[in-house]
Amino acid sequence: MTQQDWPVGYGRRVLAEVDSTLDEARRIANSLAGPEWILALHQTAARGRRGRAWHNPKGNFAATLVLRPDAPPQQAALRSFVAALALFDAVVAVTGRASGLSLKWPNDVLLNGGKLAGILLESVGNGTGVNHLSIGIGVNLAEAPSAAQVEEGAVRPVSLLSETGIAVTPEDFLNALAAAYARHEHSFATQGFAPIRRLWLDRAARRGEVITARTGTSEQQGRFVDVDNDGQLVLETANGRVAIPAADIYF
Ligand SMILES: O=C(O)CCCC[C@@H]1SC[C@@H]2NC(=O)N[C@@H]21
Repeated sequence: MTQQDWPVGYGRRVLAEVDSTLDEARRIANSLAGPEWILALHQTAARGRRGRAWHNPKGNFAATLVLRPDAPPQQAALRSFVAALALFDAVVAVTGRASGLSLKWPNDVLLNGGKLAGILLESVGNGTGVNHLSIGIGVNLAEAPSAAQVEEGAVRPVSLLSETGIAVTPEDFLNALAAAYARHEHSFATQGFAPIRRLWLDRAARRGEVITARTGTSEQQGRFVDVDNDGQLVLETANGRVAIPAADIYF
């Protein structure tokens, strides 16, 4: 395993237990002088995307990065791609291999086709801007939920330990992730979304294949051809190209 230096300018706090690191982020955001990682060894009320519960057994990684981006909400939200790339690199750093890893739009990390990690972005606004942005990240380092604990049709959950035999502590994973995040954040801040988008697309799962995008009310099927400059999923459908801002993807 590579030893990573903690990135300059980023704070860190480690909590033995909390309701959710996203809730803790909301509580402390206004008191922070700079970006801060909050790592919890146990969460009692972890949440996932679309209001789902997030399975969070001991030994898995659960953290939130709190930022104060000086940007409109749409621009700030592109950091979900920054975080997904950082997660990808952190897994490579702790395992020494990239084989079997891919990214699923909008921001899941897959290992051998199963869901290894998820990201949930929450922001608190101040009119037209973002007061703070919280990037909540969960990684099944030690244990994946059973198929019965996730919704029907969802990608099967996997853990790093079960897929690779490699045991990584949440603290070691945070070191790798924080270093990787800082690198990609620097690129995003200085060069914008274009390089992030290119790297993300190079790692995308099922590009060129027909996939299904479901929102609460509708479903679209089409060939996954691109992610556009706003981070939207672009599908080639029977009715032409459509750009989808938010959905759940089914393979
Ligand atoms: O549904 C998903 O894929 C996103 C899961 C995000 C889980 C993480 S764990 C740390 C942070 N705290 C939470 O309550 N949720 C996120």
